[in-house]
Amino acid sequence: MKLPNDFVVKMRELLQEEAEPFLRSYEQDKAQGLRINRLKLTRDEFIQTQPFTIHPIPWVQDGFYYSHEDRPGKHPYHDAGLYYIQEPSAMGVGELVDPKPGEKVLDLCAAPGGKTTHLAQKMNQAGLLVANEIHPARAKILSQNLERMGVRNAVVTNETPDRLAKKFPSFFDVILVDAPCSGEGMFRKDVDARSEWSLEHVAFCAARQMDIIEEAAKMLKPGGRMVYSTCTFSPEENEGVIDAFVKQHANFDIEHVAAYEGFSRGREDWVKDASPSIEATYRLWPHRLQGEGHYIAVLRKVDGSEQGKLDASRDHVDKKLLQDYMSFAKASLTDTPMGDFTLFGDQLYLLPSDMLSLRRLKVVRPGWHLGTLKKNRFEPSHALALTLTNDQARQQWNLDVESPEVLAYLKGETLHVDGPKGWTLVTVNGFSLGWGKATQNQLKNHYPKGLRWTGIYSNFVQTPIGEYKHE
Ligand SMILES: C[S@@+](CC[C@H](N)C(=O)[O-])C[C@H]1O[C@@H](n2cnc3c(N)ncnc32)[C@H](O)[C@@H]1O
Repeated sequence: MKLPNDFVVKMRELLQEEAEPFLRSYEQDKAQGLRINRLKLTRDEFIQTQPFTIHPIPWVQDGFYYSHEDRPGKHPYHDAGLYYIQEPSAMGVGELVDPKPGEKVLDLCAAPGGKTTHLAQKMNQAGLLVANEIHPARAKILSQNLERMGVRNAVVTNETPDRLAKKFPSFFDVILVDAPCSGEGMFRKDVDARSEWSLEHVAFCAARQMDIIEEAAKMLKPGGRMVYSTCTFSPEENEGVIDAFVKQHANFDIEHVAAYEGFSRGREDWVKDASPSIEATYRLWPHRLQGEGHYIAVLRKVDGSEQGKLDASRDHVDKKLLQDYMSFAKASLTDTPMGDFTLFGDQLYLLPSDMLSLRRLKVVRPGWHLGTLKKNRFEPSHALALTLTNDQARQQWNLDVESPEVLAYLKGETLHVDGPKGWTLVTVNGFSLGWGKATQNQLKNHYPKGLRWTGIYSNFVQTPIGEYKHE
């Protein structure tokens, strides 16, 4: 692999005799990982259900490597949100953030959502998860990924860190800053990261990271925890940022947290006059473990001002408007999701607990999307389907993962059914995939158009282990 020359020179200088094994790692295949979605199934259930060749990632309880022959992204269980495909080292971040159910959590640079979905499953639908992404198109993908994973308690915003900071002063218990970086740790995966790299770009990234972490800090409660991570090796973007930040903020400490023994320590000697506690941060090296490069620092705000007055006002949704939703829920669900409703146009959502007013924020998803209020009827959303277990829908149509009907459903085709009329949760081996609406032996397909499997998948056949392969 052709690496930028200045990068090689710099890494040789930093790593000295370790530079050769480090640089050789770029010639090896990248490790590929997936993380089980505990919101949908247990680890044991996953191991029994899944068709891939997997083995555990040592630093993540729910993480597995999969083989290069496997295509877990092109399997119906992926569409059912049973797992998230995520780079193995990146999973180390969620493990150290480790939010608890009930906490108020912010993921400030969140798209496409690898870490957000990891945090969500640790929170187990309880508490508030705000996932923010500055780029609109990426924020949409983040929202889709949260929906696929069946997350109910997340709000997705599309804001700059400084605008968010004005809205949420000293508000969050936990904040993740997975900062945009020069991506040196992703050179094996990402050709763009290699072509965009330069020493100037590293300096630009470091300055932007300082700005972002500065705004993030304003949103953390006294006593709260902030995790800073990158997927790059440059000391300027890692130890350099953290050292400068704690020197400027006496009310922040670097936390000593336990981690997997294969994680390496932050390098105090790579930053001029660095605080010795920099050694409590972590580096993940591709030549020392099976994963890409990462840096992770855990900080604690030991002191600071309590939050001022926050705007927690809610828009009231007229009960009359909810009638069609209530009728739908009574007819089609075993329990009616209730709570703080909010309407965005004709889209009905349930707000997570503790959420502040969303006024003047760019919001992609204000909470759990229930569906659309149409004229005299309610149409349930795909997001609702993916949060349901099969016993939460009154009517289900289960498809065997090895049956041709699964592919037909994912391609948007009408299915033949012999159940009663009405909204029907389509499941694959018991896991929800989406909605269909049954009328006279036909199930009208409500799998979202933008997610449908197209063209090339018609050439895919299933192997005996249930994986889809090209013919
Ligand atoms: C490393 S990626 C996040 C990856 C994500 N956390 C995950 O695990 O899937 C960094 C993100 O920061 C966003 N970003 C870029 N510039 C930003 C800025 N000035 N402030 C906040 N976020 C920014 C990028 O669009 C990108 O999505």
